[in-house]
Amino acid sequence: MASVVSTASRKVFSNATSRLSLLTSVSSREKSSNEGKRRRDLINHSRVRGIDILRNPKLNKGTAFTVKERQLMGIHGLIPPVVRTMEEQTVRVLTNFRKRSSDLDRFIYLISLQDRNERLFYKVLSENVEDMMPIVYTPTVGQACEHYGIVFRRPRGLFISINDRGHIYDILCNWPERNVKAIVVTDGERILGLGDLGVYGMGIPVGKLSLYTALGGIHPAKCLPILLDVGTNNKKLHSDPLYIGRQENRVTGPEYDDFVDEFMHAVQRRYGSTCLIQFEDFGNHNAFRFLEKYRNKFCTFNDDIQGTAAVAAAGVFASLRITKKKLIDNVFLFQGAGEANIGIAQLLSLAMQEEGATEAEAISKIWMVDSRGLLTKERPSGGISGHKADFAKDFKHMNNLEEIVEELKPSAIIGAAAVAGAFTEKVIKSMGKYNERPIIFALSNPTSKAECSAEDAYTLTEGRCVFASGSPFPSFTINGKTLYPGQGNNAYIFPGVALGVITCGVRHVPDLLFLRAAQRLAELVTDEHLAEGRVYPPLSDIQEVSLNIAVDLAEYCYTNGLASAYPEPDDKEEYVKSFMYTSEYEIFEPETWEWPDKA
Ligand SMILES: O=C([O-])CC(=O)C(=O)O
Ligand SMILES: [Mg+2]
Repeated sequence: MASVVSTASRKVFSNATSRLSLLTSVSSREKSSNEGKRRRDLINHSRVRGIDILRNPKLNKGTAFTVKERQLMGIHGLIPPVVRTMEEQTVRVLTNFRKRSSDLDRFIYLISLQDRNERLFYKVLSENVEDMMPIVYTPTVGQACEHYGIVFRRPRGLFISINDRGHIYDILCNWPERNVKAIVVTDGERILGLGDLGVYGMGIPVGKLSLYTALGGIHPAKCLPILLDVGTNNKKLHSDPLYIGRQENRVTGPEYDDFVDEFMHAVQRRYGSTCLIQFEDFGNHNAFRFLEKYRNKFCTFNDDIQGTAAVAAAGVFASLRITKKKLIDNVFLFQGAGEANIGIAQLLSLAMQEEGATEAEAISKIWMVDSRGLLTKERPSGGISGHKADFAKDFKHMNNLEEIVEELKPSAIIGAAAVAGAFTEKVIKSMGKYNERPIIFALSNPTSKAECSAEDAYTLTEGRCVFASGSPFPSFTINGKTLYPGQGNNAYIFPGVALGVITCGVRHVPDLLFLRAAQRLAELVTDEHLAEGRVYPPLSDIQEVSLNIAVDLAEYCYTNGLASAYPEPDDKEEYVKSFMYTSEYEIFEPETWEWPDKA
């Protein structure tokens, strides 16, 4: 009996499918509507049947398949008889999530869910950002990368090795999705503040793109994580039996550059000139070089330089409403002169110039310290080249951060060099001594690399400092007042910027877009947030923040000739929203379908 039903239903389903295939020429208005998308999905998916549906995370709904769907798709009996709602499934997921004994286990559980049932994964992630972002993203993703050999279960994204030179385009063609709009790529050389993790760094592009979808509403099928394997200089990985990449030193020089160049052109050939390529966690030197080399030729940005810059600048802009100072009236001291801090310094300088300062005036307010001490013009220890040189001062050489703070009396100190504990008790106390409301940003990731904890910053300044960190810290109560440290993480910026850039068909991403995003983010911080010590909106609002940034950038891009998607939409918000992914399940019940016994 059962087999008769399933044969009959298969026949009905294939009839329904051929009728549905007539719908392929949907009108362009319909194309942008959700209904149009749903129909196209149905048409694409209808070729997959039976057990393959359950094995396909994009189609699988588990126990949420209705009885009709189960019969129609040939999966009746392959799942338990009960039919659950997505909300009921969510409760089960949350119970399982909370029951795990460690964050790494929670990471593995969530990734397995993503591998099984993509929509359910995005639903729980987007509804539980505060609990789950620290798991799929910093800090736990850092731990997952360190142990990726064990964590690794199923591949996700593309792995392109230096041995694949000459064939990168072919490898891109192996990726099953044709309409990729966003790539996050790393070569694993500087994963968070953890150093060279080689292929184990793949956790980062995967995690960042999960946030593209959960926070920016970009469809997962449009997102592609890529790892470029050129080897690793991490000797431990050379002898790690679980390592999943080339166990040789990194290829460098022209060979490496040609490889990255081939990759960029292959992406452009395969996915067009408006496919966004986000560079993530490259080594310092390469990050700046590639940004300069590609920023005007491709649709690309470097998140560690530009994304971090925007989020930190937003935190500074919001802080000024607490300190009641103008931007130009501050003295900024940067601990570290790598991707993040140079990016922040450049963006703050741009912001000061936008407010009327000359470049020289702006730069005179920005001091930097690297591993060899204060950046000064005649520094005996040398090592000042590239962008660092722009910030070097005519000043005596100093190399002790505590003494430098005493000497310069900065109003803001920003750390992003992964030197854990760099903001010592003395540093923090000096900041409190010279400022009524000192700004202290400990931005290094993950938490284990933070320059100081929120608790140290608050207690050592009697609760007066304005504090933000890159990875999350819990709230802290001092003098009867609960303060909420801001998480100055680029997750406030990159999903919204990407959504704006993709929907408008931007071809190049200028720094002014990041400045604009930073200003918008700062505007979204309310006086109530500031009163609680927050210089960013709460994480639970981050999807709203991303949409706001995207809509604002859409206005900016159309006004300033950066958009290529025409005609220009009148209502930018509606337009951006029409692209956004919804994690609600698709309904695989064509309207024409009837019960087999009635057919
Ligand atoms: O991933 C993060 O949390 C921020 C980031 O880009 C980094 O630290 O490299
Ligand atoms: Mg990064």
